[in-house]
Amino acid sequence: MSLPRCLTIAGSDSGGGAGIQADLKAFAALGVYGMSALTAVTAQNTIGVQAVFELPATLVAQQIDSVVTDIGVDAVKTGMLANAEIIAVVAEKARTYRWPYLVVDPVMVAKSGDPLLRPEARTALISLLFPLATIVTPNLPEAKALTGLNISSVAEMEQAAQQIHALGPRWVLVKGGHLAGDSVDVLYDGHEYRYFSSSRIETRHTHGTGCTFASAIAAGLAKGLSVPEAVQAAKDYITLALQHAPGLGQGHGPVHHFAAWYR
Ligand SMILES: Nc1ncnc2c1ncn2[C@@H]1O[C@H](COP(=O)(O)OP(=O)(O)O)[C@@H](O)[C@H]1O
Ligand SMILES: Cc1ncc(COP(=O)(O)O)c(N)n1
Repeated sequence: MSLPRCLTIAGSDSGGGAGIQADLKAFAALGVYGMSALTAVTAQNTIGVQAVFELPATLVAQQIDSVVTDIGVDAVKTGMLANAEIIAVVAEKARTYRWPYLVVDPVMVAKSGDPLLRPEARTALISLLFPLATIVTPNLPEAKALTGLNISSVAEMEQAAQQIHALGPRWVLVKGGHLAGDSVDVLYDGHEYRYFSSSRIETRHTHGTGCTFASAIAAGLAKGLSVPEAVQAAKDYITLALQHAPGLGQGHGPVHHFAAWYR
């Protein structure tokens, strides 16, 4: 059997819990071959982001070309894209190469509150990348930024999912990690809502949950799962990873990407 291939286009987190590092760990844990195109280097830990250096958009394009033309990809996941120029490059490559699956995690602000996308780049994300996406995975603050809605209930998550779906992606998953009570994620395809629920895990170690979750969805799609099946498999994976968070660092620590093996 050939090994499914996944590419992440995202920023580096020196702390190893989010960004490219989380994505590659999730890919490895879920049995797919991981590749990366870096958009930015952050000096970051569990407390916050101390520095950001954005890479030239031409270098992002070259990294994508290098891996796609040689190794090939079955699914692509995007995370921190930093600015509008990089978003334009990623959209152009998505159109050129016609990837089977494109998972867009619309990363805007880190858990620590530090910005990861220039505010003026939001319109580029929506207009250039959303229409090409298989699935877009906003958390509640991102869903609020995209729709202007205040979201604190599942009914409001449904409303946000509908509005974001109208921006062009085939599927929308509004994530409920920031909800009070159970952690419910709402998936919408323009016709039907599906719900993915888990009990809330009482932990402050949630650094990189969104990156890890979106990468797990891409891994499932690369393996041939349907979108709802890939979301359920990713939900099971992130729940176990959160339950076994190693408690590293003084702030929001990482999850345990390999909890199924070592805990
Ligand atoms: N404390 C928690 N308990 C259970 N599940 C959680 C918790 N925090 C996040 N999740 C789950 O982790 C995934 C990522 O969600 P979220 O934390 O909202 O993303 P982000 O990292 O982008 O803010 C979702 O499936 C969400 O439901
Ligand atoms: C390079 C990079 N990419 C993404 C995130 C978002 O992760 P989180 O929302 O858990 O801070 C991050 N902190 N750093």
